[in-house]
Amino acid sequence: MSAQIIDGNLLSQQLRQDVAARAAALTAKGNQPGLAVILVGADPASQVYVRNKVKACEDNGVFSLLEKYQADMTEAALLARIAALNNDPKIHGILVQMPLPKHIDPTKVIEAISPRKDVDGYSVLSAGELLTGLPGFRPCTPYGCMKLIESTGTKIAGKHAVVIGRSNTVGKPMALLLLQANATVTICHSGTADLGYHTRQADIVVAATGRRNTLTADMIKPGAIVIDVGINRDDNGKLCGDVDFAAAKEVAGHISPVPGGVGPMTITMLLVNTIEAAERETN
Ligand SMILES: Nc1nc(=O)c2c([nH]1)NC[C@@H]1CN(c3ccc(C(=O)N[C@@H](CCC(=O)O)C(=O)O)cc3)C=[N+]21
Repeated sequence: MSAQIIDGNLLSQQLRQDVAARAAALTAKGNQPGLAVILVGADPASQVYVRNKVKACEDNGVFSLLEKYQADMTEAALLARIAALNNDPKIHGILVQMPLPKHIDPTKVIEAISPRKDVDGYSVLSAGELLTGLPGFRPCTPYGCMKLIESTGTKIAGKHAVVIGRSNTVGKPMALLLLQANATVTICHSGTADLGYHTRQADIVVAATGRRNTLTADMIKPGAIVIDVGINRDDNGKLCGDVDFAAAKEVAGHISPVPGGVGPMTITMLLVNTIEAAERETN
């Protein structure tokens, strides 16, 4: 038996059609949605990601403003740019690419972004809205993972979901979204005594550790849904996730690949959040 591959590129393509239609409707009302993307420094991976984000905007009728700064940009200068973008009516979403250089405090930067423009969903307010079930921006990666899980047609309510990883950007919000969908949720992490014990009971596993081969075939319940958030390199320098994909796909029921799974969905949900931000500001 071989798992069904959850195609994040295909699902993205479908969801982006709706994004493009909503962007066109907003533009017709004189309020084209706009996203500002700020990159500080020249990390090669970050350069690829921001380019993909800007391209996705262009392809779907969303205005984008890419601002690149030298790694030695001061924190004060970055905060001043954010303040200006907060007051720019053409900009509905502001994304500051992480990680930032060490001399800049990411919390200060995130909290400087207007909550109405926090399309990454990284702010304390957005986190609180998710925790309490209030409407607000959901962090793009876990939001995209939910869409991938839903696309399998499997009912989430009552299922046992295991999230591996507890970061503020993926693991914790992922667990909250699954909980909101009425899954029974277990959060595993680097301090978990026996990871396989937990994952073998999971109907849904989301792997978000940033370590390749975190989840191997023997740790997966036959037929389970496996979502791979990892972005790693194998010994040949090839992009790979946290899951031993080749073996896991023989056990899982549905599995998302890397690349072509969560990555494109992260960008798609960024577009969705930007559209929502613009719709809120449109009469
Ligand atoms: N403020 C902020 N917001 C983010 O959303 C954010 C961030 N900082 N910092 C870094 C992570 C990472 N991230 C990715 C987005 C798309 C792909 C993506 O499109 N991946 C392609 C492959 C791209 C390639 O070839 O390298 C895929 O998986 O198919 C990957 C990673 C967003 N992040």
